[in-house]
Amino acid sequence: MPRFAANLSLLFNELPYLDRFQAAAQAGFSAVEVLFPYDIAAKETHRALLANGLELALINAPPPNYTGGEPGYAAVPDCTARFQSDIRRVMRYAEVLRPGLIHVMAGYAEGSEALDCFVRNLQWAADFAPHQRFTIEPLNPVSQPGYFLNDYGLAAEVLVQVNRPNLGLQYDSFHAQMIHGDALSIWCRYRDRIVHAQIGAAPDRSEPGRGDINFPALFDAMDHSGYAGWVSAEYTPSTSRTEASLHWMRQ
Ligand SMILES: O=C(O)[C@@H](O)C(=O)CO
Ligand SMILES: [Mg+2]
Repeated sequence: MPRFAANLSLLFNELPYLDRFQAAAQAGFSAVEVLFPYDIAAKETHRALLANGLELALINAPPPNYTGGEPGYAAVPDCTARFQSDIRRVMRYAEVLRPGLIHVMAGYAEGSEALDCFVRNLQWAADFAPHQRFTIEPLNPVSQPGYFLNDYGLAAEVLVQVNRPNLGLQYDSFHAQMIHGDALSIWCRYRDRIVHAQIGAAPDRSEPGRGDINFPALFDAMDHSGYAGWVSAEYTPSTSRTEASLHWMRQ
């Protein structure tokens, strides 16, 4: 069975932010991820992790698009100064929080100029923090219209061009299913590049067990491929309390 983590930006959302850590630990998770931990001082999140014996699997680099900002600037030409200041900021948080991975978001852009910009910026980030591991994640165009990184083939091409050992692919079953229509085959096809996984049903992004994805087959494929990274539950529970949506983890 894969090692499951809880995404505290979507799970346990019925609780105040700092209370979600204890709820995740009590539900049996030993790792969590937080997309945008920038609303409070890093030491407060750190304290909540320590108090509950939780590992921090991943954070996103700012800015906080869940509160209405842009979803990153890495592929946006002419925004390199902003991109670099965001990476410096996330590294200040990372010094305290020690996340296993940092997800760098591409932003709204298109075309070859954006691709060149994305590659250059990712190389800069990977070289700026060579001991930190980074990821990129394709997001589907229904949820994120205009987002540059909207295809797994494109992500694989970017990774080849960036060519840095501390940059890998973040797989998300929800986005993979929405983009390519078959989350399982995308896992198998891009497995060698995947360093982090997230799971959610499609098309409604609720818990595994609903919708079009065969999760038992996906978990088997993860196990058989020797994947040892975290598989983070990143979905909007269909139940009012997150705990009631966790049956997929216990089966
Ligand atoms: O899938 C998602 O939406 C997230 O993993 C993310 O990082 C976008 O903010
Ligand atoms: Mg995701």
